[in-house]
Amino acid sequence: MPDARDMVLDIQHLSVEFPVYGGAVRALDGVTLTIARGETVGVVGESGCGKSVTSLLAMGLLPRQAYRVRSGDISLLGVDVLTAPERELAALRGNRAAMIFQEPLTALNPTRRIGSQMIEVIRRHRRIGKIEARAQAIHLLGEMRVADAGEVLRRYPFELSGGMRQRVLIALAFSGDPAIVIADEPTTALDVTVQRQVLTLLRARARRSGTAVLLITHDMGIVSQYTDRVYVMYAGRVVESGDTRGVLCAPAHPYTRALLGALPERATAKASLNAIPGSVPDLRHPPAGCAYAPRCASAGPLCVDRPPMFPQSGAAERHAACWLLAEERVLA
Ligand SMILES: Nc1ncnc2c1ncn2[C@@H]1O[C@H](COP(=O)(O)OP(=O)(O)OP(=O)(O)O)[C@@H](O)[C@H]1O
Repeated sequence: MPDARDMVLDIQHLSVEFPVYGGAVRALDGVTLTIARGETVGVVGESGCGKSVTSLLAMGLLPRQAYRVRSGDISLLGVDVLTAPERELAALRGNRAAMIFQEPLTALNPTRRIGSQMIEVIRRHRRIGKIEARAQAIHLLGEMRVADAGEVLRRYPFELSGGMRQRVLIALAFSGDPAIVIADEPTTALDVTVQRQVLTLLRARARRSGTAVLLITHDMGIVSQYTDRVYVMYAGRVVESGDTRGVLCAPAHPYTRALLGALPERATAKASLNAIPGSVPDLRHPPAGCAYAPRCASAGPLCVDRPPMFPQSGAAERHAACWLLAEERVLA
């Protein structure tokens, strides 16, 4: 476990719900997630498991009137995100904490050239003139291996390819010298080759500056290639966490195993992708016991109770919320 002093993001026991007509959606249920300086940490799970809500809450980007916190804390670079004034959060965002979204077209202003948008953001971080800021923009694009940076600055967002737009956004995310970048499905809209290029550039850039990255994805292939540690989420809960290699080579939770079985290279011609039988629970009526039990081939009588995160024997940093682990410990 990383040293507490090195922690850039520290989420503890976070339970959050959205009030909806006739009840509430329990989007997060006891989520604990930490990232230390310089780490790249993945959050993986199917659609609706709470990945985006976690990342948006971590950045203080959800309007406070939209949700209720039932329990827990979020500390981002030492700032208590759930109670800090919006002014303080806004100062943190874009400087020491930056976010990269899935669709760069919505993050960029379509009516303004890339250059003027980059210069504006750079000048928000540093008191420099336009000419110096333009040179800085070219430098940042160079770090993203954009060869003809001067030309890119003259273009409008729609004139660039999706991969190039995402490189621009990553360059911008790093312009404030952040300690942490949260990337929410940053390459989902791109084809596989471009995905790899962009993620490789992101990782290299983060490593050079010792920036921590929280990489949100539904893709285990991306987790395996680009993260040091991983949190597997299911129905608003963390069900497994640990070093990526350990989790992927010897997954402890049946849900993690099912997600890995859905990887393209492991799927047989007959088995379709994402073929985990059953569907995710309705979070307006969250299950009392293990949320995965209704879809789990290994479910037994114990699973009517909610499993805590059990440490895995022989792997201090690995945990999984499955009663099978408790049984293994008793039998061992
Ligand atoms: N404003 C909201 N009001 C009500 N429910 C919400 C709201 N925002 C999110 N939710 C619910 O919270 C749960 C978690 O959503 P979230 O967007 O974090 O999932 P996700 O894992 O990021 O999925 P995806 O991969 O599809 O983006 C879902 O059940 C979603 O319907």
